[in-house]
Amino acid sequence: MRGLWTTARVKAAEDRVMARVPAGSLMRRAAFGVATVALEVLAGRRRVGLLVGAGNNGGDALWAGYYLRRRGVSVAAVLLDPPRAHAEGLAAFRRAGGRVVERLVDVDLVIDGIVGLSGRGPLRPAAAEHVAHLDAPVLAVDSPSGVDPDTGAVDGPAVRAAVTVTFGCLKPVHALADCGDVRLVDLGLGAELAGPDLLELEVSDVGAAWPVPGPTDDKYTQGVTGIAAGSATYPGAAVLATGAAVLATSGMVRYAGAAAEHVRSRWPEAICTGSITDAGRVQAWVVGPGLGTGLGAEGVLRAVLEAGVPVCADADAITMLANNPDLWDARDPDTPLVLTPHDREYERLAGKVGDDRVAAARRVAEKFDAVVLLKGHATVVAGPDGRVLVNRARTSWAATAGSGDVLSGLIGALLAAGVDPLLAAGCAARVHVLAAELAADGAPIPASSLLASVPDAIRAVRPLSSP
Ligand SMILES: NC(=O)C1=CN([C@@H]2O[C@H](COP(=O)(O)OP(=O)(O)OC[C@H]3O[C@@H](n4cnc5c(N)ncnc54)[C@H](O)[C@@H]3O)[C@@H](O)[C@H]2O)[C@@H](O)CC1
Ligand SMILES: Nc1ncnc2c1ncn2[C@@H]1O[C@H](COP(=O)(O)OP(=O)(O)O)[C@@H](O)[C@H]1O
Ligand SMILES: [K+]
Repeated sequence: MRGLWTTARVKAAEDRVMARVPAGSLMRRAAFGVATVALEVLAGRRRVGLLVGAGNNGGDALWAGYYLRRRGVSVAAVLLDPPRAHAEGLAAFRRAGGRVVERLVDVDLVIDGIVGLSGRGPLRPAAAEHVAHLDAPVLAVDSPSGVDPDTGAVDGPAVRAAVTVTFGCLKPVHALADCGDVRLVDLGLGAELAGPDLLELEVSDVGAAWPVPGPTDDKYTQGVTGIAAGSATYPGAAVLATGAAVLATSGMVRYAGAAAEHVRSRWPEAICTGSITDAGRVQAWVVGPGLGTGLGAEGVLRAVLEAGVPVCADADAITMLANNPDLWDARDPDTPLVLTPHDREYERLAGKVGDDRVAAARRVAEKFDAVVLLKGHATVVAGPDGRVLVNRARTSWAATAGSGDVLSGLIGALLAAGVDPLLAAGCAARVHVLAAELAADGAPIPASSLLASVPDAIRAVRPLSSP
């Protein structure tokens, strides 16, 4: 797992390290790292432009310009706020033969030192004007300017980076927003940084957590997944959610609901019944996709919440819980619940998501004592214990009708197998993103194609040496 630390924590750690190392040494180390990556990106080309803001981020850029000059690179700098430009950095840059210019022209690479960890809000107009005219790739210092370093939110003009060089540790922006290729320069903060604020699962974490059958397993021992989804109007949601559970793990899937005939004809291996009361025992329920919100659906949701097994509540189940708070009373407080809202469903539960998606997911996780998976290009999974996993998609092909039904089926299968609910939601999100990528391969896909790629996505995360 990769840890991510919020800017307040990073600044505090940097201050403690700075108190015991020579003045300016951290900045020089950071800037040397920027120059090293810049040389790699330049691959022999020799013209660099700097966009230099008023703070230490601009100082890093100027010092990087100094190191690049020493390697014979031609470097020009635009100072966005000349009186506040980093004094030592600017002096070193000029000494090494760096030029201060009004505008960047004919450069092979731009170094964005406009604003870093203290940046808030979009680029100011003068910076935005320079950025709008760039035609060279951009290397962002610490984070792309105009993108909020703590939330990844973009609310106006911002830098689009091909590569970001960051220092000390990763910050939330590096997992929540597009920073291009992210490179980390060690500043020796390690001992000063306690546990991270957010975590990002790596492929190996997902592979290690994904349940596979062992020699002593049979179809019951691996956890039976129950799917309470679909309706006469929306049978497809039942077919997709059941299919995802069938493909995610071995063992057994039970379907209960009005789409039993549709599900049976598509997934003959699922045990299908028309009603939840006839469903038999399961180790986790998925409830909600395509279920409707009428009295019958409420009865199903109540039965699932009372069943005493982990539940993944999605789509109409979230809407019912938002509209009828009495339904919460059916829940066994000791049984894990995973809620998987998109932004509009979130709004029904707890008001607008806002710019800080991590804080939003945390609020609802705490309020309902549940794991909350907030969907989107960057999926945020928050646990009631304060742990947060983030998972950013590299493409947006999953933004297609029915893809959420697939996700809930994956989560349900992992819950039934006994995976920790936060990890279950995080691993499912990761495999879902990968399945979308593999299925799309550059062209739009229906959710059924995403579903068909689930086995390939699981193969891709599993350890190579495993059977
Ligand atoms: N603290 C340290 O030990 C180190 C800091 N380093 C660098 O220092 C940076 C942080 O520097 P600072 O705290 O001086 O602040 P920044 O350089 O991030 O920002 C400078 C100022 O820009 C203004 N600003 C805020 N949002 C803006 C926006 N959207 N558009 C334009 N201007 C805006 C604010 O007045 C802010 O104080 C890090 O990102 C990193 O690049 C590195 O040198 C490594 C060591
Ligand atoms: N822009 C995007 N990039 C990547 N994934 C996305 C994007 N928008 C939505 N998704 C993902 O697609 C799925 C959509 O789920 P949902 O909105 O519930 O759809 P449905 O109800 O039609 O099944 C979620 O997993 C979500 O994270
Ligand atoms: K920057």
